[in-house]
Amino acid sequence: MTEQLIQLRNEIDAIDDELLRLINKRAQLAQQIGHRKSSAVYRPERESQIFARLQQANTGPLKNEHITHLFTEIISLCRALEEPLAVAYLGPQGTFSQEAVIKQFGHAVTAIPCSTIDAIFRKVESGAASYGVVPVENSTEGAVGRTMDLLLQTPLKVCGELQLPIHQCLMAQHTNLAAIHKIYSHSQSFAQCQMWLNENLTTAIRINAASNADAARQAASDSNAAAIAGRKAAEIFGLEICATNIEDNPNNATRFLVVGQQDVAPSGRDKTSLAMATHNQPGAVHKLLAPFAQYQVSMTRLESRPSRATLWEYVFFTDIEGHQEDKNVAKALQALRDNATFLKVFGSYPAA
Ligand SMILES: C=C(O[C@@H]1C=C(C(=O)O)C=C[C@H]1O)C(=O)O
Repeated sequence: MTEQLIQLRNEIDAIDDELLRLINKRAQLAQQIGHRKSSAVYRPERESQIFARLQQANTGPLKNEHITHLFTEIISLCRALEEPLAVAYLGPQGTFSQEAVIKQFGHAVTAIPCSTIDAIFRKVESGAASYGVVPVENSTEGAVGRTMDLLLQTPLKVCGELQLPIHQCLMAQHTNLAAIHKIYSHSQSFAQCQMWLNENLTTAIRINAASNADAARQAASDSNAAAIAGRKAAEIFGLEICATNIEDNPNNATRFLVVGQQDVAPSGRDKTSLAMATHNQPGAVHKLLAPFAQYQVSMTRLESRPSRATLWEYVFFTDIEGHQEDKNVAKALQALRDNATFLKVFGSYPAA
């Protein structure tokens, strides 16, 4: 080794010692904060402010996404010292939902796989999990209806959101596509990869699975089968990757919501999710939405779903910019309450 290399490595060792001391000092402070908290340990608004501040201060060479990654794990470990969190998600292990849990909470949580979206809500409602992570919309396939219907019924609040890029892979015991006669996947993933499948695997039959991970599990025991799933599922089930990024839209992404028991305080960059309904009359929807224009509240999403109570009546699911404690949002919501036949605010949370 050259003298220079030794010198540089010595400098890195000294920095690591310093980082170690500082990370433990940070963990001690988080523990002290934990002892002084009377309610929820997880504070999404504070975490969001920390990320925003660090990204602002970051001078590189590490990119902002790397800094966020690194600090997600540091915060995850600090939080776990205050109190270990259990987070329910749509399992089994190896699904995109599990990736969503790790992206939002880091690795230092107990992730609880559930077999349905209903089961996730139940786990959190009963207190068996502190939070749930549920898919709410996909950029190619649109809304996840079951999540929206359950939001109408649940006493839980929306505490956060995150977006996950969804890159689908074809995986099998081997990479010989000619030997693949069956493909297992979740219906959403089949829908996202139609063009690729029509060009590359025309004759293989497509079999619906309960989840992508379940598809990978089935492909792992059948040498004539492949699965469409995320890279993580191939790792878990020991499969070879035959093709990557086979989704029709390279910007394919899924948005997830975090649901829990708590009202989240304003972070300064928030969103609010709600559902509303009105009479089925000419101009009624226009009138319903008017308060948003009047109080300068931006809508980022508007989606209608059948009300399930009356035929051809609809509930409008809306995401708006701002926190329900912000003055303009509070005024718009009050005006809405006066007009709507139904209004439910699911929660305010830091914008992803
Ligand atoms: C330390 C706290 O508790 C948790 C851990 C945080 C951290 O490690 O920075 C931030 C917010 C909370 O989710 C806090 O509330 O400040």
